[in-house]
Amino acid sequence: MDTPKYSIILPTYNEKENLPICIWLIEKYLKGISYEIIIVDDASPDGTQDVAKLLEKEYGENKILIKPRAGKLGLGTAYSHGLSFARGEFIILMDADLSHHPKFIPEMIALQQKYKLDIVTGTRYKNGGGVSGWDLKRKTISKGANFLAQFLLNPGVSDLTGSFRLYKKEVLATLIAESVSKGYVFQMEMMFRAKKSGYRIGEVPISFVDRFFGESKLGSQEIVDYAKGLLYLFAIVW
Ligand SMILES: Nc1nc2c(ncn2[C@@H]2O[C@H](COP(=O)(O)OP(=O)(O)O[C@H]3O[C@H](CO)[C@@H](O)[C@H](O)[C@@H]3O)[C@@H](O)[C@H]2O)c(=O)[nH]1
Repeated sequence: MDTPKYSIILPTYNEKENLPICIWLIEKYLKGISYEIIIVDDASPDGTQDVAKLLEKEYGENKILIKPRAGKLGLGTAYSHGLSFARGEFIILMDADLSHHPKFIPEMIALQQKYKLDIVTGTRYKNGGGVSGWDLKRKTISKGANFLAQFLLNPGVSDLTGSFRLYKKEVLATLIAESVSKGYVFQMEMMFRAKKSGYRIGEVPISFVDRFFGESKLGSQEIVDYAKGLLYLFAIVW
């Protein structure tokens, strides 16, 4: 097989039910597109890695790369770990829990190609994008976090906290090297830095669907870290 053009990085922590469906959907919607999937599993106690190994057997070692880590080290560093193994010219970051539907990937690719963009980000907050399945508390946290970030940083990107994105590989590598955040705030810092550096960014409306299996890893510590990260970025702006 030729070198894949797109590397899809899937960070996983306790996703044994979701992972096979996610990969099945990627395969279904990316027919005719050259890609690989890099699974970065942080020693999930539910046996996600065993499931990943079965998927690797089914789809082939050239398509599924398992790049585990010894413990739960957070989303931000999971992406940089995955990136270090990526062979694609473009990198797609997405959740493995079925919140991000692979059907949006061809739209992201088409937009990138049409305008020669550096980044295409999925947006839940513009032109028909949305969220379904979240309770009022989670909706408020997400909208509040996004609103606050828009207000303080004014970055010109409608969904700062989302994580369904396509990057040119070298752009992602540069942004990761510049970013200091480790947890959920990482997504916002990446977009903030991308805008500041003048990268060309496009947006594709997505519907984010809350996970059916398993649990979100967003806890109070992540919210505190988000607030700290936002203040840090605000300090850089001013
Ligand atoms: N390897 C690894 N994967 C992780 C870790 N924490 C979470 N993940 C994986 O990252 C994905 C998203 O994790 P969730 O914990 O389910 O995220 P969420 O609460 O639904 O949050 C989503 O929405 C946020 C914005 O509202 C996003 O900021 C976030 O990135 C994610 O897309 C899933 O595939 C999950 O298994 C970790 O420490 N390590």
